[in-house]
Amino acid sequence: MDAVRARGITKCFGDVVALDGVDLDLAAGQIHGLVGPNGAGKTTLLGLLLGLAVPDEGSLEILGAPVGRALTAPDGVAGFVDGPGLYPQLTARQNLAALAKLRGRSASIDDVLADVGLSDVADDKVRGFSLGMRQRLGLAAALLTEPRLLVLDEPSNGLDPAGKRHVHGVLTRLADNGVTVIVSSHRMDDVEALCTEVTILATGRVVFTGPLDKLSAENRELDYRLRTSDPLVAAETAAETPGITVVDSGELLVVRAEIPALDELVSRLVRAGTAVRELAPVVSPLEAAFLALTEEAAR
Ligand SMILES: Nc1ncnc2c1ncn2[C@@H]1O[C@H](COP(=O)(O)OP(=O)(O)OP(=O)(O)O)[C@@H](O)[C@H]1O
Repeated sequence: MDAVRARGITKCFGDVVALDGVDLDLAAGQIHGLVGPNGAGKTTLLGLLLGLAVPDEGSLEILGAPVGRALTAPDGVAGFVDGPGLYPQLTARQNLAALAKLRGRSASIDDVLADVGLSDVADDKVRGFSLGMRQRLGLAAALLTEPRLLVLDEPSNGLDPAGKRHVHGVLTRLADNGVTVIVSSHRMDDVEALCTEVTILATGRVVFTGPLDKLSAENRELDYRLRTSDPLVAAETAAETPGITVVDSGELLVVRAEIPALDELVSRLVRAGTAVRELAPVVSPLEAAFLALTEEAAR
């Protein structure tokens, strides 16, 4: 059973079409990234999954149950959009205790605080928490209900690199135990590190949905940065290699190519006795695909 099955979802706010015929399938135990430019409809879509709003058109099934017209959180779903809702005057532990009382069913408060790395500040008031600590507490609040679908709007916001790694570890463990996770993010490197599948939204429409490696395969020509022992020879060799376009021939050579042409260029450089000291995509495959697809949609 899919955790989410959405077909033809449309949601308008007055004249603004926030979602326009969106289809989405989330398999159980998957960590799915939701990306798109500002205003693409990510928060609106996540809000529908959390039961904060209902679609104007289309059908939505969550954890096997059709979503009706009532504004209620579907059973088994937890998370947040636009930052977690917390009581600043209460401590982290008191916030979670208040939520547990409201919701009835609950995991251990100490366990979820430990999961997100907040045990040491459990009895501190949330008023004094940094953005990253609030995000972690928001995740703890979601974990309290032991959800089968976790919906998180930019959960890495404000997290330092260690915090991000910690949260990624928590989400990966949940997914390994069959929990489905959907996260929105503006950070392509986070999505690449965490997710196996991604949906790209642009102006309310899905412009790509599927595995990350399929996305890279569909957008094969990328810009690569090449640092060598001899920039002049490198630029000349690149210009002579079939399938290579020289984008910039300064100290650092930038070429546009698919992988086979790039391999040929590296072999030719080695044969010419030129050492390759650095070779890397200028932007990641996901970021390149994101830019290409969203620019196309905007046009
Ligand atoms: N409550 C609302 N009232 C009116 N318009 C809204 C409302 N919520 C969203 N919109 C509009 O719907 C569109 C999609 O907004 P949404 O917040 O879902 O985008 P987003 O992809 O999450 O953007 P961001 O990356 O900036 O957070 C935007 O044009 C936004 O202005």
